[in-house]
Amino acid sequence: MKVIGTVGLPGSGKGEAAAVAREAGVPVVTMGDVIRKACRERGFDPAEHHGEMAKTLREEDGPAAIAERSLPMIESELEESDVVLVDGLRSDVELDRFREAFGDDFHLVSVEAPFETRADRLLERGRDDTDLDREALREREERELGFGMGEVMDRADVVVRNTDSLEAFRERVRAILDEDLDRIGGDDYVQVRTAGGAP
Ligand SMILES: Nc1ncnc2c1ncn2[C@@H]1O[C@H](COP(=O)(O)OP(=O)(O)OP(=O)(O)O)[C@@H](O)[C@H]1O
Repeated sequence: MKVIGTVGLPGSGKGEAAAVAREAGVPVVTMGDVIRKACRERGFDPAEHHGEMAKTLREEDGPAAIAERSLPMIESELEESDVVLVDGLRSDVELDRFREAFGDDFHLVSVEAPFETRADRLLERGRDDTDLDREALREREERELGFGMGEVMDRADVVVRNTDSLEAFRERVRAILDEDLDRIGGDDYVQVRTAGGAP
C-alpha cells in the first residue's frame, strides 16, 4: 500500500501529475473535491465559495479538517488499489494527519518551478481569470503560503523540479509512481530526501 501526496504552488504541475496517475490507473483524491463536496452539502456554489468554505471548515473542525474529511475517500480507494494519489496538500497539519494515518506508507512529492515559469504556464492554461492575472497569482500564492505550504514543501520526501518539457515531467512522475527512481537517478530534476537530510 502506498499513498502519494503532492504539494506545490499554483501552476507547478500538480494537475499534470494527477493526470499521469489517472492514466496509469492510480485513483486520485483531490483535496479540492472535499471542499466542493462540503459546498454542495451546504447549498453553496463551489465555483464561488471554494476559498470561503476551506476557511469555514478549518474554523469549524480545526486546521486538519480537510485532510480529515479526505481520509475516508482515500481509505475507500485503497480497498481497490494498492496506490492512491492525494492531490494538493496545503499545510503541515495536513501532512501530520496523513503521516499519522498512513505512517511510512505516505510519501510526499513536492512539485516546484519558479514564479515566472508558473505564471507563463498559467497564462497559457487560462482556466480562469486568476490564471491570466499575475497579481492574483501572487495573492493566491501568499494565501497558500499563509496556510503553511512552504513548510510542507520543505518536508517532502521527493522534490521534482518541473522546469523541463511537459513530457519529461510526465515521465518523471510515472517513474515516481513506479518507484523506479533508477530510471530518473542522477537527474538534476528529481531529488529524493535521505533520512534526516535536505533533499
Ligand atoms: N513542464 C511543463 N511544460 C509546459 N507546460 C507545463 C509543464 N508542466 C505543466 N504545464 C502546464 O502548466 C499548466 C499548469 O499546470 P497544472 O495545471 O498541472 O498546475 P497545478 O499545480 O495543478 O496548478 P493549480 O494549483 O493552479 O491548479 C497546465 O496547463 C499544464 O499543462
